[in-house]
Amino acid sequence: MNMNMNMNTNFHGEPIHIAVVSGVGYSHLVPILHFSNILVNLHPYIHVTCLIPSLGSPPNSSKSILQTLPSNINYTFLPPVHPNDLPQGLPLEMQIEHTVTHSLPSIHKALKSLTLRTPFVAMIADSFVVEALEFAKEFNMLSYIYYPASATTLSLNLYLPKLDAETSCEYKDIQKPIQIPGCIPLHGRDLSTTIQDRSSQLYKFKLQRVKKFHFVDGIFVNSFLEMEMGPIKTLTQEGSGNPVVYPVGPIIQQDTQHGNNIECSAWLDKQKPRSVLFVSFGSGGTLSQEQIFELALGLELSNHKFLWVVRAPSSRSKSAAYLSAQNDGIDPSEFLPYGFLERTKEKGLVITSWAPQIQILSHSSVGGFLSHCGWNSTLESAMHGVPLITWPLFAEQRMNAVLLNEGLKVGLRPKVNENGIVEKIEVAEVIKCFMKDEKLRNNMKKLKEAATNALKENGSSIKILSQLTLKWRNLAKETNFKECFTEIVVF
Ligand SMILES: O=c1ccn([C@@H]2O[C@H](COP(=O)(O)OP(=O)(O)O[C@H]3O[C@H](CO)[C@@H](O)[C@H](O)[C@H]3O)[C@@H](O)[C@H]2O)c(=O)[nH]1
Repeated sequence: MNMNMNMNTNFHGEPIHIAVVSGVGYSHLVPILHFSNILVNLHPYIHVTCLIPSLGSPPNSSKSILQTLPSNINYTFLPPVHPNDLPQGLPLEMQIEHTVTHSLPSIHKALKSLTLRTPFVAMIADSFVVEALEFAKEFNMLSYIYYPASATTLSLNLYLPKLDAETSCEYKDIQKPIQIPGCIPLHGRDLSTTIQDRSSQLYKFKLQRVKKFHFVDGIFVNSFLEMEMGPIKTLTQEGSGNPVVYPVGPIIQQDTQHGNNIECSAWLDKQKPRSVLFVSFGSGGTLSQEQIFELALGLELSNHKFLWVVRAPSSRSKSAAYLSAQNDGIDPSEFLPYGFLERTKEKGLVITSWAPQIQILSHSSVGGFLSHCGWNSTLESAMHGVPLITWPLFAEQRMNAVLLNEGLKVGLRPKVNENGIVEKIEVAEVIKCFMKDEKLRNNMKKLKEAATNALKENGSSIKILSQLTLKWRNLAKETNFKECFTEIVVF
């Protein structure tokens, strides 16, 4: 393990040392690093040390983010878990669960070594690594979860033990909509895909984990009041019986230089304002071969401009962790309809490399985002005022789609046929309606304003964090004093 620590000791106040444990994969590393960035910017004496577990070697997309960190955020890669070291044939979610379990001893070792040198005030772990927070007590730290998804899914997680106890069938078979406290009523089939098979090992893992949510000192959720009024009000109500919940979002990645920047901006620069539909399914989303054909033909039929980040069909991609590497250098004509690229060359740009998503969403030519509704993409779209065509694939993405379509009314969802396919005619019709829908655009404009305000100096999210860092500062003073005292006694 490379523990190349670079603690800045030129401070004139009490240092506040925070240990952070990221989740596995790009979408669980980048948000917690941005959260760490907000913390160190708030208080000059905060030092973050981030421990990073990974499944296989970390992808280049994450490495480039790490290179841009300020000096008061250190990071350490834990020994990576290789897919060959795990039981074969596991779905990706289970590979991630096993990676967490395999990484716990290295997390413990790293914390032990760090706390021998410096007193740490708090430990913040991604919601997929909550098990690591059990070490917080041993090392005398406060324990917090960083929850990178919506307050609605956090509410579901906190409610899950009760729902589990009260339900005897699969959730998708519950007849009436499920009322999670404070949330829009949801059909069982719209709950996260990871909890759909209640007899699976994955479900058992999840249930055990969410029970642990109730024993931490607090949960940071990457959301803000105007985005999720109902669940946030309910979660933050005193006497709710939940741990303290801090809405600190929207925390999104900054514009990075990583990705296919030059080609995308040159192409977007030539398009009319709000004329382009951006199409992307996140860091790991893939479609079946049949669905890629229908989407391609639908885009063509719609006659609208599009920028499509195409990934190889799902049957060909092994796991999201390898997705960006796998996609490098693939030839999209192998799985796009015959002649599609030639026929649409005046209408669309197809890329297979990692896209500069923030740069794209902030470009004035972009008028909409056809997205799988990963929470980061959802927040990035809100932050840039871009309405969405919601095309959820897996995990909690259907819940996000319901929030966007029915709750916030900033999204439109295409219909799926009885075989689970969105047909080309439907794709084209939805795009045509969507691109001229001013209501969606206006609702998104309001959400953008609220998102921007939450992050201003006096905004709700920053205020919450400022208050908390003051509490940590006082604790750090006490802890550092105790440490000095111990050292005097010992020597
Ligand atoms: O070519 C690409 C593809 C993705 N991204 C970025 O990658 C992130 C993707 O995150 P997200 O939209 O949340 O999608 P996933 O990668 O699929 O995220 C996983 O993690 C999220 C947070 O927990 C969940 O909401 C999702 O359901 C889950 O699939 C975003 O910041 C994008 O800007 C790029 O910059 N370029």
